[in-house]
Amino acid sequence: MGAEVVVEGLTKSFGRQTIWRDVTLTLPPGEVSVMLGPSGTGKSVFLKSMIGLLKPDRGRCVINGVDIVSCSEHKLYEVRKLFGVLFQDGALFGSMNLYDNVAFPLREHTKKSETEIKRIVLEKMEMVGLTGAEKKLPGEISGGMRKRAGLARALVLDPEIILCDEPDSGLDPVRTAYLSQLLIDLNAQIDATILIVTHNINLARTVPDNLGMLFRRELIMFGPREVLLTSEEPVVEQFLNGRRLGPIGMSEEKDVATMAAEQELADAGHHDGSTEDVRGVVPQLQPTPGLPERQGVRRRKDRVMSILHTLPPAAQEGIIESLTPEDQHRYNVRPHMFATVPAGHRPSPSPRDRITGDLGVAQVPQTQWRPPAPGEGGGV
Ligand SMILES: Nc1ncnc2c1ncn2[C@@H]1O[C@H](COP(=O)(O)OP(=O)(O)OP(=O)(O)O)[C@@H](O)[C@H]1O
Repeated sequence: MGAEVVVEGLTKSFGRQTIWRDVTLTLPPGEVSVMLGPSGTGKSVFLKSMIGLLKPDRGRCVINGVDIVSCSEHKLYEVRKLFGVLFQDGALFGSMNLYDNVAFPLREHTKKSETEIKRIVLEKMEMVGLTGAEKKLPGEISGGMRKRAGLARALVLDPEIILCDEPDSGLDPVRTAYLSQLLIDLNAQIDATILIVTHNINLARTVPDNLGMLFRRELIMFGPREVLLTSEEPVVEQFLNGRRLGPIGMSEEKDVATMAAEQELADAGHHDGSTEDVRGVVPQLQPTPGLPERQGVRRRKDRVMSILHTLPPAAQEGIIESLTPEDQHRYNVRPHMFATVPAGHRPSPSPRDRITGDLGVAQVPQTQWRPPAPGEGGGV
């Protein structure tokens, strides 16, 4: 099983420019998480901070009991071996063929024999669908193949945590769909904890178990996918639907006057540039038939059901509806069950839960939802 990553109060600045502050989240072991955010919000800086390539100013990032922010260089070196990283451009050596690129970490960090290295390299290349391309140079293959090669290289040291920096960048939608499937298939096969940073809406909707979003120097949400997919938070809705209308502007933030002017144009019938308006929880990608079941999904069910009562009503509904009838029976829940429970009898999270984020992995901002007023339906 992959390692858990616990991030607490992480803050990073470059000089006087704060990139993000007080980021707190947990990547549950063996689950797939996606971090969204407009360009320049510090998603790549976040990934680099997690492997100790950048040093945060404050906070903790704990992996297997080691805080990589404050640990010694030696410990950091050890912890880094748990990670496999897929960089944006694959970060392959242009002068080496794919075989040697994939073999590189094994030759560099282990004392394995060439026979053993060959076995591992061919196995990983097969996992990413690159069998037969061993002799190709990175310059001779497509962007999608380069990503796959980068992924194969990230896998050779059997990582417990895989970080993917915009795996879709430069890929067409079809290749992105294949890569999304590959990430889910890999997770099913090796049960690693995966964090993907991306702006790709389709990938964000269909791949992860957990979704988060960075905006305005903060982690505005992080939690089970159903929380963001059903969120009415304007910035989340705008991003997930690729709209111009909303708080995100050309240079990340918009002033009130610009927002009002755009709203006026939209009200007058001017199209705002979005081609889709998808709401709610779309089905999650499943491993290709024949591959093992994802262990992370099984564990997540128990985890999410244990924090269900702390989540916003629409997310609860989405989670319950995505369960099989057997699971609904097992957890003693059914769709729309809370709408019929009298308000006074519904368990509700304490205010402390919402303020301090004691929500397991969910970091739902205080403004995101409120306990329903007496007589109001739909809440817990
Ligand atoms: N080493 C560095 N020194 C100074 N500033 C940096 C450094 N690395 C990143 N930054 C700044 O941090 C900010 C966030 O950059 P980052 O690349 O993490 O954004 P991002 O969300 O990944 O963007 P994109 O989606 O466009 O890749 C940017 O303003 C960038 O200029």
